[in-house]
Amino acid sequence: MRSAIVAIPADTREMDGYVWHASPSQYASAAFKAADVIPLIVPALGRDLSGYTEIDEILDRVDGVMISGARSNVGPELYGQEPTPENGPYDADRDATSLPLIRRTIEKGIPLLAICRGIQELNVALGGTLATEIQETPGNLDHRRPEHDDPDIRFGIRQEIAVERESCLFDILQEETAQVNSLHRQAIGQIAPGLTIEARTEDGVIEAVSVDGAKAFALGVQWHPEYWAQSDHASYRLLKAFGDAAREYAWKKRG
Ligand SMILES: N[C@@H](CCC(=O)NCCCC(=O)O)C(=O)O
Repeated sequence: MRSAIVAIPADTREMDGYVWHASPSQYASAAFKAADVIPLIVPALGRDLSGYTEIDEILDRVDGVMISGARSNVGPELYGQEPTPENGPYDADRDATSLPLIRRTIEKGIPLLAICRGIQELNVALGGTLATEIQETPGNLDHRRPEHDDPDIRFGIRQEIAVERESCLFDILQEETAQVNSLHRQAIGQIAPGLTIEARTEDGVIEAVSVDGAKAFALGVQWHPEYWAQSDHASYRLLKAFGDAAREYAWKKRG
């Protein structure tokens, strides 16, 4: 029996004339099959929730939080910049849910794994900024997703990251380099106070961060370990470490 429950905040999507609270299956699937926890999708009702009261009621029922990737960008007004049509699409309902949820998850010492848009949300939630269209910066790699119908190609592993020797990520992977996938056009710009850089690609783009002094597992990664969690060793180790932290939290919570 799986002993831990992990919250995954949903995106909002318009489909078939309805607004849906939805999350790509790969996150729930990796949580269930690799982290070995029960995933629970949290609707993006942030703008209707009454601040931390209802966020706490959600967090009291879970043992971990996984922040997923998404094609939408974090609203630039949340880090002091202007929204533009070129910078979108945005998902204000997801931002209004996931940013307070991230802050409260860290305060309460609940394990946190933030993936792709998730690491960007983590940085903005703690006061950092995002750089956009990073492929246009001279000398940068193209971090955007390969345009292909086959998701195995879009999520193909194609970049190397250098992992800091003294880091949570190194403790998990036991390697100074790892091969990862890449599907983003933004990245951490100014790093938030309270985050430490744990890995970068060769062009200097921040690929992993940890939360300083975190009471539990609290990592953000710019790539997608969930996609290959059942076949790629490094991806599996990361999901497994997150699952272990959620189980430990669950055991302590239940005494
Ligand atoms: N706004 C971010 C989004 C990064 C992210 O989460 N990408 C996953 C999307 C997967 C896909 O494209 O299918 C950015 O672009 O930097």
